[in-house]
Amino acid sequence: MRAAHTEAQVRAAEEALMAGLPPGALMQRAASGLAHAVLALLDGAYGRRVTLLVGGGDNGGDALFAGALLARRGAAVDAVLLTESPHEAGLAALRAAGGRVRRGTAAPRELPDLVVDGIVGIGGRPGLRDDTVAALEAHAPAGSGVTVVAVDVPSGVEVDTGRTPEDAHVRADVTVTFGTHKVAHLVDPAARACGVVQLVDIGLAPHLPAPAVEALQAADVAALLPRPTPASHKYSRGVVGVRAGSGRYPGAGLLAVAGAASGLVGMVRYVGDPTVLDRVREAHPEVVGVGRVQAWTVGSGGDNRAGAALRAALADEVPLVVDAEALRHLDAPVRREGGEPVPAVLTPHAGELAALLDVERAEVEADQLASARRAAERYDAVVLLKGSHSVVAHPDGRVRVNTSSTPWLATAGAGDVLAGLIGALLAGGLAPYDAASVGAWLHGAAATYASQGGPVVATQVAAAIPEVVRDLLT
Ligand SMILES: NC(=O)C1=CN([C@@H]2O[C@H](COP(=O)(O)OP(=O)(O)OC[C@H]3O[C@@H](n4cnc5c(N)ncnc54)[C@H](OP(=O)(O)O)[C@@H]3O)[C@@H](O)[C@H]2O)[C@@H](O)CC1
Ligand SMILES: [K+]
Repeated sequence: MRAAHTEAQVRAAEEALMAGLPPGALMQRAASGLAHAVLALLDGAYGRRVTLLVGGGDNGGDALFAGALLARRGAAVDAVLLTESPHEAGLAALRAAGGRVRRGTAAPRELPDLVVDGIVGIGGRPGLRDDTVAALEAHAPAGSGVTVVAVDVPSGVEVDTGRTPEDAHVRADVTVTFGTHKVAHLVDPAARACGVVQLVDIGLAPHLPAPAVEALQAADVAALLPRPTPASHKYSRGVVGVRAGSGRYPGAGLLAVAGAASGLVGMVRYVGDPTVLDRVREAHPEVVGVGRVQAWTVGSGGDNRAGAALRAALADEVPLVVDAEALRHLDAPVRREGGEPVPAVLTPHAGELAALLDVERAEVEADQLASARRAAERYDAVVLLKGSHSVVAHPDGRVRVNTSSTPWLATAGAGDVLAGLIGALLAGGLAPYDAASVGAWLHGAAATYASQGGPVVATQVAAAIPEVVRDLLT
């Protein structure tokens, strides 16, 4: 499991760890990890040019000590001070190692190979001052190809929320972080500014509490996956029902079935428009009609029948996935007739979540973590906000973020496949929170597998799911 913590959690753990260490030891660990990451990126130090952008806190200290190490290895290191009070010991170390120090935002005669963003870390306020923006633009102009390495977090992003409320922030190629991931490394839009995130172990783990946000890794997904035993039969493995698609959107029904019929449960039933049923049977001869199910997927491409489909699924005493048009017919909290709670997964994209919360889409996109959490609480259901890093929020406040995806997955019908897949995982016995996060992981991994770095369509994503599951289990 990849764990991400808040600033306060990191500071408390750091204090506990520091109590048994000499002063400055943690910064040395951080700086050494940072310097080695830079060495790997530059494939050595000798003759390479590195510029440090240095703010007034310990983030700048990390950059200065790493710069000293790089200078001792033969790199030409320049520190640009963006503060009146830089980390003194770090500055002395850099100077002693032969690094140069200057102030101001003037452009250098020659661009460096790599810029280290040591402007602010977890102690930073969102946004960047104008002089800082000017210094960034002078040393790593957009499109220049200068590699930008952020120390701990890209300066200017909001560390605990993943928001980027002020547009001014660093856009890094690589972020080197310490002790644990921070929320901003997982949650968009900040996560998009991090580039590749590398974690340096500084010994913090024993002191960290339960994470604020986590991300399943392949081993976690493999451990959670429902799998048959020699005693299994098709009914004991679970039966998922799909009420999706319509005369207007038959493809959505087919794709939801394709996601459900990826072999993770014993049987798939389709209930809906007779013309869609014919096409479902042609494409998936193993799919059957009306009968008992252990979970429903409802709504994808459901058009004006989605409300009726949702009511029918809610009347059955099984968990359900509510997707697309069916989301419009939900009341908060999600309940059966008679007021009984229902285990449910809602799978909105940003626009649909905005409608569920009665806010603007832009507000959801800017604050994905809080929006998903708010909806999960209000609807008393697991909410999966679809995006490049989908957010899965539990009504009790827990959050998982999915990191297995590829940008190529932003394609028509992919959401229908996901809804069917999560329904299958619910029918296979997973709790809604696990079904949603395992489903998102498999879906992203299947897209990545099918894409191989190129275009992919939703049918290929569904077709790749068994292959991804096989890889996980063998
Ligand atoms: N905790 C750990 O386990 C470890 C922590 N370590 C490292 O310490 C970092 C945290 O250091 P930190 O606490 O000194 O805060 P930091 O992020 O440098 O920022 C504060 C400074 O920035 C300034 N400032 C604020 N906002 C600003 C803005 N928008 N634009 C410009 N300036 C702004 C603010 O000054 P102010 O403006 O408030 O006067 C103050 O000077 C952490 O991220 C990691 O890198 C590792 O060494 C070892 C393990
Ligand atoms: K930084």
